[in-house]
Amino acid sequence: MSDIILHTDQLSKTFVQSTAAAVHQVSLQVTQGEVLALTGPSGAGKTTLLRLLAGLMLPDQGTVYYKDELVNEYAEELVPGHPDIHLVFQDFKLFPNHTVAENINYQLRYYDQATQQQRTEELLQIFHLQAFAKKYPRELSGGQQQRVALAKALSAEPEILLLDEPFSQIDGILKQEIKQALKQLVNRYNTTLVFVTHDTQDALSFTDKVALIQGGQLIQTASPEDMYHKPTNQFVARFFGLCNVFNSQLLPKGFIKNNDADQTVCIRPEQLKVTKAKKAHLSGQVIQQQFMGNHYLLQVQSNDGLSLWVYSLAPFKPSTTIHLSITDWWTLPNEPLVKKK
Ligand SMILES: Nc1ncnc2c1ncn2[C@@H]1O[C@H](COP(=O)(O)OP(=O)(O)OP(=O)(O)O)[C@@H](O)[C@H]1O
Repeated sequence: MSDIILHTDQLSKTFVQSTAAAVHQVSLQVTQGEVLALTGPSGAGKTTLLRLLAGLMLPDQGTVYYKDELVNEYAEELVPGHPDIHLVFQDFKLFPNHTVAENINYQLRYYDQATQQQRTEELLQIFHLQAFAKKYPRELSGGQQQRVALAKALSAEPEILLLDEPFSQIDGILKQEIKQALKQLVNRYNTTLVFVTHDTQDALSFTDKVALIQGGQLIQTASPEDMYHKPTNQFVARFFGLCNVFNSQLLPKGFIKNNDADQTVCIRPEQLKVTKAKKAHLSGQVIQQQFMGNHYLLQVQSNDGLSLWVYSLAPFKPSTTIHLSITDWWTLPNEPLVKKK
């Protein structure tokens, strides 16, 4: 039996006031227990797609299925949305007149007292909320409210959970902990999680699959590793990190097979290593450097006229000549070279 829990076929939605589709012919499959990130630039259609997945909005064309059930129909209910698909909005929708503990406890109200208490306390602890248990949402910061919304959403061990920008107000070390806790909880409950994020690190760091949307269209769906290392085009390559993109004919002669053929080559900054002159494939001058904490980001102008991003553990002053070896690279479909981000 197929373990696909949620799938869309040729899903499209154009808002009345617009000419362009917010979501255009999106066909997507999500398997049971999977963690999927929907990512893309601002206005790409991520939130609209999430709302269509939850049955909160009627598509113009196409279908959404939850198991064997057509979700589209739920958009026309008095209270729209499929009852088993839980969506946490960007504005959290907490109960303002109930405490943090009561908000988390709400979905557990049909369980026995001991289970309610045990699960609420566990979630308060996991999401670092013990100190706020008796406070009201208005007394909390945005990040604290966001953690309450996550705890509340997970309290009922949902089969499927949709989150819109769940980490947007949580930062630093706490964000890493929250992401880890969320991953552990969804694994424990076998919850299928689909979340929207514009943050590429969040999209790559704890997901099984990433879907990149641009202009309402699904550009690529892949594992985080493949998304980063095997992008289908320059837009995808650049969306997930800095990338040196140029024509293969500009690379040192004989460096790649068929050097003379017209190929678009992508080299990530970490695929260029600062080395000794005799081992180098390229040499050039440092134009500028930025301190990034655990490394420096260098901008280098190669002697062959290439402008390159390079990571280095050591700082280099502007105008210093450095030598670089290429440790890896890949080719992209031939398309006009687009500008760096
Ligand atoms: N209710 C609406 N009425 C009209 N147009 C809308 C509506 N909601 C969204 N849009 C438009 O649809 C497109 C997709 O919007 P959507 O909010 O889905 O994008 P997004 O990728 O979630 O963006 P962001 O990351 O900025 O939140 C945008 O052009 C937006 O202006």
